[in-house]
Amino acid sequence: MAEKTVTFVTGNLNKLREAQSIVSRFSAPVALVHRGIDLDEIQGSVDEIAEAKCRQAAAIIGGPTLIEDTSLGFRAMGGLPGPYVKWFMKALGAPQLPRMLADFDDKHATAMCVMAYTEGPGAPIHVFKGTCDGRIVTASGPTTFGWDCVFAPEGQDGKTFAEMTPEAKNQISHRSKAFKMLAAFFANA
Ligand SMILES: O=c1[nH]c(=O)c2ncn([C@@H]3O[C@H](COP(=O)(O)OP(=O)(O)OP(=O)(O)O)[C@@H](O)[C@H]3O)c2[nH]1
Ligand SMILES: [Mg+2]
Repeated sequence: MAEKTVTFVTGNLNKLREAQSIVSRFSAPVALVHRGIDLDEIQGSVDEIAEAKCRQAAAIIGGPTLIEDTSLGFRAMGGLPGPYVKWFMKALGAPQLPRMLADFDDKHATAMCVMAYTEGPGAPIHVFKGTCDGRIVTASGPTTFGWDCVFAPEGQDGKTFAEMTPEAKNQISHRSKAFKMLAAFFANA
């Protein structure tokens, strides 16, 4: 199978690092090229947000284009902040996020990676969603990447993503699940 070159458009170098590590273990030969472009993030459903980012990115790239939008939804808050978590992070900082749930017993949260891929401008946009369930906990571990220090995925003895090795996070993460769907799509194309 010929190697496929896909441009991954993201302004987030932590996402890029994880994506490159996940893709390097793909059986389908895919090469990721990075472009750091600040894409518009509209207000809408997670699908609408990802599709709009992909459309805008593909118009600039002019070939196979991949983007992703990551959300973190709190069950006690009906799924909010969801795709808008970035703005809460900017305003509060990750270690303060647990205070949003201080009055709720339910600390359940779902991390979701919504990936959108197109062969180019005007071509169909394919959306793949990977989720990981967990709990919002007091910050623990490095604060290098987003809300990793306050998200403890299920089945990891209460460890936060930030306390896990990159390999262990990639085994179970929302991002790796979305990439697995993308790999299956390429394998069947
Ligand atoms: O702890 C984390 N573990 C993750 O696995 C993860 N993935 C994303 N994020 C953060 O959640 C917001 C998503 O917003 P987002 O999808 O719009 O990303 P972004 O604006 O940083 O980049 P991009 O839109 O250029 O790709 C941003 O604050 C990201 O830092 C994560 N935090
Ligand atoms: Mg963004």
